[in-house]
Amino acid sequence: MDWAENRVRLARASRFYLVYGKGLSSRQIVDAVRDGAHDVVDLSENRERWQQALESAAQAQALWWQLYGAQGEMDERKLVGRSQAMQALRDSIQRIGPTDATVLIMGESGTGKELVAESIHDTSGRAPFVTVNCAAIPAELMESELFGAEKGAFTGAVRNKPGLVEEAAGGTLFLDEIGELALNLQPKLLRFLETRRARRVGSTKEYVSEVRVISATNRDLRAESQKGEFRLDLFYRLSEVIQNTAPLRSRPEDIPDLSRVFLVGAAVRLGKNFDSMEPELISRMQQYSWPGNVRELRQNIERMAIYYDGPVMRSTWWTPPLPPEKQVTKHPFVPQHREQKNSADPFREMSRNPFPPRTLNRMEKLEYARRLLEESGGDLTWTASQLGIHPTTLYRWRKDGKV
Ligand SMILES: Nc1ncnc2c1ncn2[C@@H]1O[C@H](COP(=O)(O)OP(=O)(O)OP(=O)(O)O)[C@@H](O)[C@H]1O
Repeated sequence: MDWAENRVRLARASRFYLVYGKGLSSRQIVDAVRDGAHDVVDLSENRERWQQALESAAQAQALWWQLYGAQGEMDERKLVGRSQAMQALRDSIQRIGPTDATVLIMGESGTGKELVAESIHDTSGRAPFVTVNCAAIPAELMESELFGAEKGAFTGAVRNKPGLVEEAAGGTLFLDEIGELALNLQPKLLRFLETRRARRVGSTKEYVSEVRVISATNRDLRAESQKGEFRLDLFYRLSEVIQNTAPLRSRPEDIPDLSRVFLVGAAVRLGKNFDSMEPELISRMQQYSWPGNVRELRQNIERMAIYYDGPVMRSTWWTPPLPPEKQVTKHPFVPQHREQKNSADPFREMSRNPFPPRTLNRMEKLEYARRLLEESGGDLTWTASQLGIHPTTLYRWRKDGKV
């Protein structure tokens, strides 16, 4: 392999290393950094380090190619999935991307709404892409964040501050969780959408900003608008095109591709050698309902990759959480889950015993603790008693993010 030629590709594939030497333009470096590379190695300075970086990047690339072919089509930040719903979604993105239509993306949490917004933007030829999370910005600051503020407009406005709609000029403004936008701000956003004009807080001068607006919600905004909980006229303005994202349970055929991408991503990030999953694991995952959708799938795979070692991800490492109605929240000394017979699931088997077998290694113990915590609705005392450890140990594990 000609390393010099493959440098940028390797760097991008690994997302870990940006390796550069002679012949790489600063533009390529900037692009690779933007794509996620976060270690810069200079060939001229340290040969050994350079070799190490190349080896890690090459391993990652080899793994990627082995699984997905040389095109590198599968990317954690691209929409993955071959179900009909995903194909229709991609087709729709290609159609609506290049138009100026406002798009409202509706779907359950974790179904990929933000990814869809980015894909629409990517096909639009616009720049930049500016995201505003309406749930994350306090209501009293939202107007100045969105539309800007003049110096002295309120305590704390110590200088003129452009609004996010100004920063997004020429590009796309993505309003995530739009259902959380305060009612008193809704007429202002509506006016902006109708005229593309706005005014900074504390200013009398209007400015114009040509932005394309995409928004997303996991609430039923149509129903809420009809009940007067969200302005109906704003709903119509935001939704020239409505794009729905399908829940994962309705497209289990996407699970193999999605899990492979997440597995490889996790392996590369953690520096582990995972390269496949037991077919039994995939088919069990396809039977689970995934209330947290693709995000939940990703988190489950990443968690297994953290706790266990490869190269094969095993079916026995994974137990779907019990549905909420079966979870025990109060004094769960005889929890329902112990009554269930499911011998395929070692953790459930174990949870019939008052204490887990001594043979559990540390990793398994942490996984077991996590599972018991889930099933008991977070009851630290009971879970600790099941594990035979002191509750403060469990509390510490939890604080350290181990369970
Ligand atoms: N089709 C997909 N292909 C690859 N990754 C996906 C896909 N759908 C979702 N994801 C991943 O799942 C996670 C959740 O996706 P995203 O944040 O876009 O969901 P969302 O619908 O916007 O969720 P929320 O409503 O909670 O904000 C992200 O890590 C995203 O990369």
